[in-house]
Amino acid sequence: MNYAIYQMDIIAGNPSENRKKVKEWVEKTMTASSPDILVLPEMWTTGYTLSALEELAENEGQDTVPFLTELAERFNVNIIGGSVANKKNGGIFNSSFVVNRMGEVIYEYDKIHLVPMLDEHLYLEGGKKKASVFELDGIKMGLIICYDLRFPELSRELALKGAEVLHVVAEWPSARRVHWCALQKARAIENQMFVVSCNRVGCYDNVEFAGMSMIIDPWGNELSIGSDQNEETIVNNVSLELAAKVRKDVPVFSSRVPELY
Ligand SMILES: NC(=O)CCC(=O)C(=O)O
Repeated sequence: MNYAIYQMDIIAGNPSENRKKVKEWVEKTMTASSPDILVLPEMWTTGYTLSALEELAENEGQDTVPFLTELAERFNVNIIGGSVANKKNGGIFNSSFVVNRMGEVIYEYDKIHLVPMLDEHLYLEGGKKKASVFELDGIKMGLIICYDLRFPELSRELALKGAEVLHVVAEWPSARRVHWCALQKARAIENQMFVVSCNRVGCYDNVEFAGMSMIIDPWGNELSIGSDQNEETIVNNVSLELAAKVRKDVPVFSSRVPELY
């Protein structure tokens, strides 16, 4: 399973320019190589322009869904569509869409844990739906959004539901870079699954973002890591047999005693 991750610098408050950037990146990436899955960052259409989201957020994915499904079908590629500000049910949600090679939306997720350090809870609604796993090319996977990474129960639940790859789409600030790196590695090791993350770079409103998008294997090795500053594409192959081998060698899941904790 070949990945290409877009560690993107987002243009604040400008969905059409960001869509143009993503379209050009997909066209370039799919011409240069043939990845199976593309990954975008959190809130990639607007950035964290929270006070402008009443105006900038889209309605029920009406801009992002046709945009992503057209690209997925045209290039026969799966897309983990980062997340976007999305109006529905009378609120604004931080929503992610996953699209398969046929151009079908196969999973939607609304970020459950809103990040107080960026005031997200003052402007957005937290997701109310239970997170679940989805399948791309026959592989079970999960998806969380940025601050969700701090809640190990969520990733564990996805692992228990069969996920072998966990995607983390993010706008994680440089100020907490140490946590970004350590928590991803912890989630990979404790759940014995691949962690594939896409974080943005650049600055908005005096916040600098950490980049360092990663692919970590179920043993905790970093297979690829982006720089902490530059817009770039991170690529690597994820070979799923390793998750099964690590789960056999260190049988954490069969050693659990959940009734005692
Ligand atoms: N966009 C986010 O959720 C940022 C999370 C963060 O800054 C942190 O957990 O620290």
